[in-house]
Parts: sequence; C-alpha cells; structure tokens
Amino acid sequence: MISVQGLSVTLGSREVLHEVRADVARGEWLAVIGPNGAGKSTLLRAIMGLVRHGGTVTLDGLETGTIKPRRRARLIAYAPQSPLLPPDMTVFDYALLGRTPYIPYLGRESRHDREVTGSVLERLDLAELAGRPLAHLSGGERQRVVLARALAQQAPILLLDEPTTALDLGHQQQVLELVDRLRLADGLTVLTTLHDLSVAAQYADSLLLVASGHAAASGRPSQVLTEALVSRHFGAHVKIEPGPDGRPVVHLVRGGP
Ligand SMILES: Nc1ncnc2c1ncn2[C@@H]1O[C@H](COP(=O)(O)OP(=O)(O)OP(=O)(O)O)[C@@H](O)[C@H]1O
Repeated sequence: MISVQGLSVTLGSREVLHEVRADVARGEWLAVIGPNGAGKSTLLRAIMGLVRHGGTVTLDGLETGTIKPRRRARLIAYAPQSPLLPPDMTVFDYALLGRTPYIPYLGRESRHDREVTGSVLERLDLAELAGRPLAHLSGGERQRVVLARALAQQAPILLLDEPTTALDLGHQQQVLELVDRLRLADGLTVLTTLHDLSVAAQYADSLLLVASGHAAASGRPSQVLTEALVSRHFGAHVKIEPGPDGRPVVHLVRGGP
C-alpha cells in the first residue's frame, strides 16, 4: 500500500534522509522509531509530498507525484506533530476540514459529512468541545482535534506523527485502540512515528528504526527492539523483556548510561 524506495531528503545543506526503504502492506501498522532529529517526521513529510525528495514513494501502486491533490486527499490522511491551528475556528469546523475532499467544488458539506465529523469527535471524547475555539484548548485536546480531522478524512492510509505525546494515559490508549480498531475493521494502513518504544512494539506489526537519516533496522518488534540496538542508537541503558502478550517491553535502567 505504501512503498518507499531509495528515499533521500536534503534540507539546507544537510542530507537528512539517505536511501531509506520501507514497505507497508494494506492493513498493516508500521511504527517509525528513532532518536530526536533522526529524520522520522521528515520521512512522513516526504511521503506526503511536502518536502522535495529523491527516490520514489508509491501509494496504492501510484507514484505520489502523479496523484492529483483531491485523489491524494481521499487516499492518505496526515496528522502532523504540531500544526498551526487557526485560533478562532471551532473544534467542529476544524475537524470538518477533513471532509474537504468529498465536498463538491463551490458546494457545501452534506449531512453525511457532518455526521462523520460528529461521530469522530464523539469517539475521541471531543463532542462536548465541538463549539469551542481552537485557541481555548489544552495541548492534549488540540492533539486529539488534529487526529479527528485526519480520521474524518476516512482515507485508507493514515500517517500520524507522534499522535500521543501530549495525551494522558487513558487518552493515549483511546487513540491507539481507535486507530487499531479502524485498521482491523476497515483495513486501514497505518504509518506512525512513536517515541514510546513499548507502545510502538505493542501496537505496530513492524518497526523501522531510523538513525541519523538511515534505516538502521526494520522488522518485527522483537527483531528491532534489542538492548544492543537501543543502546547504540538512543544512547540509553535499557532492559527489554517480553510483556504479557509476548511483545517486547522496554525498561529504563536507573543509573545509566
Ligand atoms: N528546514 C530545515 N533545514 C535544515 N535542517 C532541518 C530542517 N528541518 C529539519 N531539519 C533537521 O532535520 C533533521 C531531522 O528532523 P526531523 O524533524 O525529521 O527529526 P525527528 O526524527 O522527527 O525528530 P524528533 O524525534 O525530535 O521529532 C533534524 O536534525 C533537524 O534539525
């Protein structure tokens, strides 16, 4: 569904990504992990066509450069890490922007568009805030509104850049479970960056470890999350054990590195 081949990005005079390769099959969840500044967000932005890049990105077999914007918006939804939000726009109107690819030129949103938007807000605990201007939200509420807009788009590919950083534990679980349910029910293909390695291992089918702009490792969570790789690329001293479901859980070891 998503195929990235030989992807390189230069920002300013620095090559931020070098020949990165990634494949995500329909209905799969790939989590991109890696230290700060590794190039994770840049990878997502390149897949979205928001930064110039070398190499190819294909979505559902189509090279991104050849997809018309409206078609692309029906194919892929993207929730950036911290987008600029129009302060006076209400939560509902902002989430409704996700329906733009379905609204006819010079037309208005349909009842169905409003229903989809309302249902996404409901599922993200935002229904009560629907009329609130974006400037009057907490950081975690803002983050969920950005996600609501992406989910309202109902695209089969979902790109989420650090979707849970500002969320409390309950809302983290709510968001990740919702994405997982949509993936299992509708065959959504999910690519997300995640800083919490245990969470990434728990939800994703496979992990891509990006370090200094290179794909340093990829595969099943237990193949990528080894103490040696985490120590080498994150400079962290950790203990990794299988959790109750057999997937790796990463513990920080006090006193290191
Ligand atoms: N416009 C720019 N010009 C030059 N360098 C840039 C530019 N934008 C980002 N970078 C650099 O590109 C590198 C990759 O940034 P990116 O945001 O992709 O990292 P990341 O892995 O998502 O990091 P984090 O975990 O901190 O969010 C960083 O070193 C960053 O400083």
